[in-house]
Amino acid sequence: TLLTTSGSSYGGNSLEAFISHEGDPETDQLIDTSADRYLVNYTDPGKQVLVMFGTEYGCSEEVAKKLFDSVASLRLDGSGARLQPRLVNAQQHSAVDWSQECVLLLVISTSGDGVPPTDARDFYDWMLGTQDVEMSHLHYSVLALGDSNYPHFCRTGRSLDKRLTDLRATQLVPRSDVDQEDWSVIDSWVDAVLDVLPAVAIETKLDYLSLDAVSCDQAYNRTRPFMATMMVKRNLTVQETEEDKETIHCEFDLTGSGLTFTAGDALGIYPQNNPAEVRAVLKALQASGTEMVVPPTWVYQPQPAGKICLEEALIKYYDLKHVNPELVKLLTKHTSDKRERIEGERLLKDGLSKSNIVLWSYLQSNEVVDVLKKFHRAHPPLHLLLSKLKGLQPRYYSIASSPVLDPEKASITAAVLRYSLHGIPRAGVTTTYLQDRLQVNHSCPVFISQNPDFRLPSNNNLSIIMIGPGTGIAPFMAFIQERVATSASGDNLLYFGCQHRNKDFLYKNELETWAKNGSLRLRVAFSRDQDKKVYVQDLLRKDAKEILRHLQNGAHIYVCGDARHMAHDVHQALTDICQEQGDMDSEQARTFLLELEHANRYQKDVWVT
Ligand SMILES: Cc1cc2nc3c(=O)[nH]c(=O)nc-3n(C[C@H](O)[C@H](O)[C@H](O)COP(=O)(O)O)c2cc1C
Repeated sequence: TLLTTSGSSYGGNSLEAFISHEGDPETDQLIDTSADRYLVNYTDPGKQVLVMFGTEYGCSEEVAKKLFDSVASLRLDGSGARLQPRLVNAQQHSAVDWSQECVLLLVISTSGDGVPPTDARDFYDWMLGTQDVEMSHLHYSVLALGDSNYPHFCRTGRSLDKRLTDLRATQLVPRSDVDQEDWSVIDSWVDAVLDVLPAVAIETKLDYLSLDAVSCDQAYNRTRPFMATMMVKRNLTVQETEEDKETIHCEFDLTGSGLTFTAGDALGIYPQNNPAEVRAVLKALQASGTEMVVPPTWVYQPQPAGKICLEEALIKYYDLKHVNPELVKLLTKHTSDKRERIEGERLLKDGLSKSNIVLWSYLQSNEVVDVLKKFHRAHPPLHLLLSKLKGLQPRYYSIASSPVLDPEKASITAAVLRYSLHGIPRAGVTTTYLQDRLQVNHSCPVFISQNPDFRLPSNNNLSIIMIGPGTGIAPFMAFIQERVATSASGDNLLYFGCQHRNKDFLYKNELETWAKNGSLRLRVAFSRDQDKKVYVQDLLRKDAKEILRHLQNGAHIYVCGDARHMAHDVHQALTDICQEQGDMDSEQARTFLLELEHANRYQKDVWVT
């Protein structure tokens, strides 16, 4: 396996570094590890391979970069010649001349409610709409990233795969569908691609792709975040016991960034790990933290100019919560202790894939520090150990303020996560970073993540129905502010839910003020203030007549928050309302709601927690 796990290769500013492929000294080689090695213009004719990615949260890009490295280091039989991979974001698809391409390796995720990543939408629409593009000369394979908890699992990759076949392109290896970044599936697909690539008859030609056309613009974005100052931080909840919710409101200053956003968009935030947790990891590693290491490939800009100390690398770039199964494999291999080895072998007996329940239930209930402690007699070389850690990802928060009121301020609503594992208190990374460590007037890296499927109606006369319990309220704060500021004449109906009126009624004052002055019709379900639990869907059922009347009169309906339970229960309530109040049978109710969705009048911003 050339490409192993999240973080399997490592980069930095040195032009050349020695990358060791563990356990396979034959493949050791000198390759360029600088982060900008992905932007290449080959000056000599060669056999080109197009590696294209479409990503919302960065995972597909990470996979595509590793795939690029693996293709770059593949030796063609006998001659020792190399292939010439090029990495292109689907956003830049119009720079590609498809008649010139021989091989397409497409890595693409599914986002939102089964739609392509925002930047890949144009490519997707073009691909599915294109009538007259000749693809019969193209060899391709698709790696579809997704999460089977969502109803439209890997839909984008699946449709593109089918479309390419319909356009008579030849499948190199069958598409693989990746469930929640299962690296064993990713690795198998990459291995299969690498196996067949040398046998494909790729024409040798001069690279025509210009770097200007394929590199993304210079604006601030996920790979080049803006350092935004946190101007305000306040608690939205009252905590009397440890069980009580802790939710905060933060405001970031975007002045000078040139970043623009629309109500419905999200703010991406790069967090930092808790230094105390990093110290625990260093202790388990028997490291001081001053060891100098090469920063990983996924560092955001500006990149460190050379090596950085281990402590900084762990604070900024590595995920210490989610354990990569490759870490267990590495530690098992390097332990000097027989009991640790036997325990590792027990965990690994059925392989690394998600079907190994013993291993995955262990990984789900342990963090990096726990695994290091369990295998405390294992001392693999540090760079190998780091290569088996996952990258610390940015987190996304729906923006809770309207740019119409203030285009340079982005507010967010965050529920602070604290829990206990193996008797030790633990904490979520980003929310405790914001609450406990990032001080007001200090800054952190941010960017805007567009959400074009979650938008106010352009016609201000239309009513809107918003359903957002808990932190699902966030985008609706932006919506309501904007509707008030633009004197929208349509009704604004909000269904909010929380546990207790006096504890976690988020934005209580603002919402009640709007309700009092007639800007908002507010319905709140306090689930635990009485014996019988009440949720937003119960309030919807109570207002059945009014809900249906609004929907029949052109209202837009929005759901934000938990996808697994809440969005499902709300959908069921809406179906029942259509049947009971609208005199529809179940099929008619289903079609009615589906048509609302297709008309962009039933929009969801939901996530699986
Ligand atoms: C808000 C949200 C919506 C998602 N919707 C879907 C979906 O409809 N279908 C699916 O298969 N996966 C869905 N996913 C899972 C992503 O596709 C998966 O996390 C993937 O690894 C992300 O890859 P990326 O970082 O390249 O975008 C969703 C994830 C999020 C956070």
